[in-house]
Amino acid sequence: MRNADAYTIKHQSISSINLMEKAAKAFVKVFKKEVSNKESKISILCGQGNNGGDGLAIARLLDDENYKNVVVYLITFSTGQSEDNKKNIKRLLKLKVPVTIIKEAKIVKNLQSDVLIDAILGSGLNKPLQGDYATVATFVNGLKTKVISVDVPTGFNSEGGIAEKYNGIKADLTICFQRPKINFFCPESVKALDKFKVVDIGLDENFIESQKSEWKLTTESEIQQLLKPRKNFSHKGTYGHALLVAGNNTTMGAALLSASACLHTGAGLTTVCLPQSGLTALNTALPEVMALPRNQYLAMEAFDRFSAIAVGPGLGVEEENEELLEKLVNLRKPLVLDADALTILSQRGDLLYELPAQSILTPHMKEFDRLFGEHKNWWKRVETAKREAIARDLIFVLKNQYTFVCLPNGNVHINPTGNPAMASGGMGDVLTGIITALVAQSYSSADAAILGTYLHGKAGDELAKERFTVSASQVVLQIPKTMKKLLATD
Ligand SMILES: NC(=O)C1=CN([C@@H]2O[C@H](COP(=O)(O)OP(=O)(O)OC[C@H]3O[C@@H](n4cnc5c(N)ncnc54)[C@H](O)[C@@H]3O)[C@@H](O)[C@H]2O)[C@@H](O)CC1
Ligand SMILES: Nc1ncnc2c1ncn2[C@@H]1O[C@H](COP(=O)(O)OP(=O)(O)O)[C@@H](O)[C@H]1O
Repeated sequence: MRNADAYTIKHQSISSINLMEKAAKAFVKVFKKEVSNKESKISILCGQGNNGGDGLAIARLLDDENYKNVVVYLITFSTGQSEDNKKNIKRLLKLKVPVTIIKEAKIVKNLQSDVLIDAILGSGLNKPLQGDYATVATFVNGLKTKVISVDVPTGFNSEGGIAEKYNGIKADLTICFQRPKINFFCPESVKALDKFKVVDIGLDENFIESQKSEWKLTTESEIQQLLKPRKNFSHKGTYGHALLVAGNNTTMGAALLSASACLHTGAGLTTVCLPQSGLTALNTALPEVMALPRNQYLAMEAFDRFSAIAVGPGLGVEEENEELLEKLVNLRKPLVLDADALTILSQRGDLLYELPAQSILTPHMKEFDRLFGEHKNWWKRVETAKREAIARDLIFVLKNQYTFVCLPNGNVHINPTGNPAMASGGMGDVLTGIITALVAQSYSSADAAILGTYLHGKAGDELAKERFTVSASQVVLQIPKTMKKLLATD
């Protein structure tokens, strides 16, 4: 972002001070919606760098907007002040906005305000908070005030893992410039922010896009380009035959959910390889889906007719399932591996390292750590997934609110869709069914993982607009509508 900053200043003949002004304006535009009462008591804490400079410009713009009770506090614990910070101080001092210099942290402890704007330290943070900075953060967190941070909460690392003992400011909202910080997508970010909004400050988008980065935030337009419409004169044979090896006596629902998701995502044919005990349930619940009973001997050739094979949802970890998994691995065709298949793999390192290239693994955090050992934080977990994806030509769908899809080319696609209303059992089984249907329809493994994860979360988002909770079965039924809408707006 710093490079984008410099590039924009050079190539768009915009000065850094004007860029700061644009950033402040973009912040204020969102702020006005969040805090519409012009009588609100607003304290702005400004540091000595450009983040502080933004805060000073924001103070001036809020005064312009007739916010009547804006007070600025200048934190001056360090030596030095950025040039644009100095310029904005001069501009601000021409107005009647009160400015107080803070030399000691304790003044912050008793700040009385409705809203506090945190512009102390931004993306220039280069070490954990110490001394007075850390004390200010503790005091701010102790105030019963709504906190809105500029670009990033003070003390929050933009990239590279969030400290176990985070000691920075906890913001209710962070209004972030141009691009979200990667660490916002790690679950540990809840220590630092409740939510974030990204605002466009006019940095050169072409330049940003041209920069090499392994991090890709999936966008709706990319998904629309990936999604293939149904073809004229097509028939069930056109869209592949998916097999789901899933279900056990007490977990047959997992097989039904993933099969239903597969069917609704458009696989031409769907078969479930399940125990005899599940046949009645399958035939009753999903008459469109075929069965391959697991009680009979299954020769390798029994799997030849399938264009995509998933294994794991509700499978069970019994010896016969381990043998079946081994057989599937030996087919040497890419697999989709979830749930119990991952648990078996965590005890069978030999099989894990023999997985066919381009297989897709869909672990949640615990499943991932069972495979590769405990990780201290999500950053480290994603690092491992990236490394393993590259080394073994595998695709990892590391599931969470923001799912990280790690590809063999080293790229990590962050999925922006999905919401906490979806946090209930069976949701992962549905994701497996969706991804398998896409592989069956000849999407590459990478595209199936990216597209499937997006569709799954998007369907959940659409449902959550009018529901407190969203069940896995509801997501299944929503999927065809979500797909249709995405194509319609193309
Ligand atoms: N392209 C962009 O992203 C733009 C960024 N702007 C703002 O500029 C900010 C970055 O500004 P700066 O690079 O001046 O950095 P900051 O304002 O974040 O920090 C400035 C100073 O803090 C010191 N510092 C770092 N870590 C510290 C710590 N733990 N304790 C004490 N001091 C510490 C640094 O040595 C530096 O001198 C962004 O967060 C954003 O608010 C905007 O003004 C305009 C455009
Ligand atoms: N808070 C959340 N926000 C977005 N998606 C969520 C959230 N909680 C769960 N999910 C999604 O639900 C799925 C849960 O998968 P998993 O834990 O394997 O469920 P199960 O084993 O019950 O089927 C994942 O795709 C995950 O991304």
